[in-house]
Amino acid sequence: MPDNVKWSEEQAAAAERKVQENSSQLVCREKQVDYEVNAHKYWDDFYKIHENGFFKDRHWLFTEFPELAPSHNHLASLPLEKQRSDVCEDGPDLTTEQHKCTCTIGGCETQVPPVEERVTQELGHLEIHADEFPGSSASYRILEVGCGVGNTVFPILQTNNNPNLFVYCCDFSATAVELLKILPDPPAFAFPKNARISPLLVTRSGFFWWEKQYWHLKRTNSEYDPSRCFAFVHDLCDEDQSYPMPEDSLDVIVLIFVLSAIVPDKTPTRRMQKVIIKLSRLLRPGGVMLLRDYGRYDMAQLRFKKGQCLSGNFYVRGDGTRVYFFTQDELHALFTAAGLEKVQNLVDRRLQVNRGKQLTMYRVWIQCKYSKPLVPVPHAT
Ligand SMILES: C[S@@+](CC[C@H](N)C(=O)[O-])C[C@H]1O[C@@H](n2cnc3c(N)ncnc32)[C@H](O)[C@@H]1O
Repeated sequence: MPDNVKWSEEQAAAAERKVQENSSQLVCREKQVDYEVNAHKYWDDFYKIHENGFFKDRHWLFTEFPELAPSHNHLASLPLEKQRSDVCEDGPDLTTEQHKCTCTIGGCETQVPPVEERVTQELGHLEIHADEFPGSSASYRILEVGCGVGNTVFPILQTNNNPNLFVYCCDFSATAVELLKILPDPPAFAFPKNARISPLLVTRSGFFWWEKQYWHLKRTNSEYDPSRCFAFVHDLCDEDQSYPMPEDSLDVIVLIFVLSAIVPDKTPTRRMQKVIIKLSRLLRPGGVMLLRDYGRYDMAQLRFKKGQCLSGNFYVRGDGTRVYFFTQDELHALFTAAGLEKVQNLVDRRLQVNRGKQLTMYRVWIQCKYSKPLVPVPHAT
């Protein structure tokens, strides 16, 4: 798969025509409000269906963002070709078709409080003091926002063996955060042999449902080590919610395919801008924000059908989750308005060939690194 392919003028014009066509009919106002108000519920449903099986672990992170692996020497032993091919395969392909499934989870009764309640209960006990907060004794702190089920966090914890590292991660999907903390794949047919099972439950789906509950209750993810990691439910757009660490305390903030899920900044709410400003306050001077996200005319954008467009370059997938497609300039404006300085802002364009359908399409991702200046510059509030 060739990297960073250049587009001819005709290709760019053809992509523009497709976007004009699929944007010619917008989703009605009522549905737009529903997608906004219930955004976390649509992502909850997504994770109930896919659990940890959708996004691949992003091991390419360390070649693109060495800040995540201060001791990343082992990568030097990998052939360069292998390092690059990992990058090709790992971008999420959130196509409409893949997101069109419906939720089939049954509403069975259980003694365990709902996921959201449990995670909130845990957070409720937290009081944040300037020198006593989760990870306060660490000397290198990374926060991933919109972490999903941990496909970025776990590679960081596995790869970065710095004993002074602490990783925070959050998502507004309580289901995702809960999945991140448990082992999501129970071994097949692992229900204990001596368990008493009511004949009423021995229907095929009943058996599997109970087996799953058993493992969810009994097991925690051994990779989720609370001495190195803290996961919490947090809506980036909720201006009243605070983060469990003080300002100027983080070395790195990671945003992987998450900003694109937020209402674009052209709207009066200026959601994205507020998110970046709030996050930038958490960075210590010299700290960096790392982003990889969808770029304008990515194949996922061109595949949308008429009637799925919410506003310019912002779409809703078949499962109710939303996605925006950025330009480099838009991201630059967001970061610099938050007082950050550009270290990197690049487009990664890759050709994808579907030989069966004789189709060539392009993945377009944008990758950014912006740092907080050592001497603060005034910025928007
Ligand atoms: C495309 S997924 C990427 C997940 C993860 N970063 C990864 O690379 O596997 C987008 C994630 O952003 C989360 N998300 C979307 N809007 C959010 C918000 N306002 N606050 C917190 N998380 C959000 C979703 O729940 C979802 O887990």
